[in-house]
Amino acid sequence: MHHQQPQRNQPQQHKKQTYVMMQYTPLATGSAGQFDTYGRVHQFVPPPAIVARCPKLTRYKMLGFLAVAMLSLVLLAFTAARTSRVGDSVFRGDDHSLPNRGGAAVSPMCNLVVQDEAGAPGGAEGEVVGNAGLDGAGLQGPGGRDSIGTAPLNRGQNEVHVYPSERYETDPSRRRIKRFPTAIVIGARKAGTRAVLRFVDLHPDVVTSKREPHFFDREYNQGLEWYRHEMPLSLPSQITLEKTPNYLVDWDVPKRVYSFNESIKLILIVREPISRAVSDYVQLKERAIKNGRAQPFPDFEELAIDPSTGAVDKSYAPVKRSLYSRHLERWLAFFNLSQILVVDGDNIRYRPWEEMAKVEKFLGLSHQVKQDCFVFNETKGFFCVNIRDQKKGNGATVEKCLSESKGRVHPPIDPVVRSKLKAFYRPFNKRFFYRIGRTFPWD
Ligand SMILES: Nc1ncnc2c1ncn2[C@@H]1O[C@H](COP(=O)(O)OS(=O)(=O)O)[C@@H](OP(=O)(O)O)[C@H]1O
Repeated sequence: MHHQQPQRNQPQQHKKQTYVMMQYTPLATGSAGQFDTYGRVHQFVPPPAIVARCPKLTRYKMLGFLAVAMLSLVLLAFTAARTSRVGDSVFRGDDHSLPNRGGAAVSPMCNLVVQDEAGAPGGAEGEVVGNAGLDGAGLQGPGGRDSIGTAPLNRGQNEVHVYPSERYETDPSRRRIKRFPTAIVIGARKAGTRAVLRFVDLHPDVVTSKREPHFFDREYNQGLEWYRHEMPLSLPSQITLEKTPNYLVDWDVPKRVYSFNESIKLILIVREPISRAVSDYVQLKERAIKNGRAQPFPDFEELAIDPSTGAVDKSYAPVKRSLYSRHLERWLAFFNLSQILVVDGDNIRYRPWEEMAKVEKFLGLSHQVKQDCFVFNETKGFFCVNIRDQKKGNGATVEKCLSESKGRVHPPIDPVVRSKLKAFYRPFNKRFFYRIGRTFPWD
């Protein structure tokens, strides 16, 4: 949208001027008008003195001129309104079509800034927004990685200070330390877990681990000190979050997390079960082909349906991982539902700001990650974040999208197989809705 510069009344230079000078008067909201550089609406009103001095401009000519001007302004306002409503439509299922073809809405109003690697405003380069975990040489301190072992964490032990050398190298101000997470995104895989972590990471009071630490499922024997090392540095005012989607489905994890911190907050992101399963399949296929393991790779239908019975094969991992009720029940054996926030992964795609408001509230954070921090990227077909880049200054913003591996194209699914899957998931979905006390439009 181009804002037009308002012209101010100028003193008359030449007596024989025949053109009309423009005077702009601020209008009440809703009236047709023209935008100035500050986004205020102004109305065109020809100054009576000038009309009087221009005999050629009859009243009819003036009215005609006014009508054309008003029409152009109405058209301009209409275009502006369309652009700013990006993402207002609700999209469901596997639809990879673009919600907006009228151009991406870039709002200059988002107050969030690119954070540096340790969670402080400053500016990180590259694709990743926010806080990268610190890995690599120079971080291993005396005492080794297993200094805490696998013992459960005691109350108040959540802040383990880094070794002096490490602290010196990574944070000269010595205010930032590596803290255990106070909230974990436990899944589900392919439900939008990276998007949620990336978006919440925009919040100035949040730091997130860049990698999935897989501590409670794969690396448990490494000990808690190893886990803490996986976390980014944070200020006392900041909370730490990590995500490992496999936690949701691993049998040992709920108990281990409970013994780590029984009052931890858990975030569960769910997506319509069939599209989640297909997304899972597409990822496995891509990996297998990349590793030269399977060419050609079987179709989704061949794997999701048992050829001997013609029924859904619930032992197929992508199918099984969408059985949310089953997985959640194992977590509910240890944690209260009030400790678990269920996020709508489909809405994360189409109206991410709505889900982010819920995440912020659940984590006890102020509301910062608002609609104006998102911009729809037409090439990618997803929302990306558009935030201030302090490095560049002058109110410059930078657009950051999730990586290429997010938003893969799904194959079309045989309608017969789809309806079998729908029927298969229905009772599990029902049970899941009952457990969480809300429903999703998955039928
Ligand atoms: N803003 C934005 N950008 C890109 N992708 C987005 C976004 N919001 C949600 N999604 C959806 O996230 C899906 C990937 O989910 P995960 O991040 O949980 O995958 S993973 O388990 O970590 O591999 C990914 O699934 P696929 O589309 O099937 O690839 C996306 O649909």
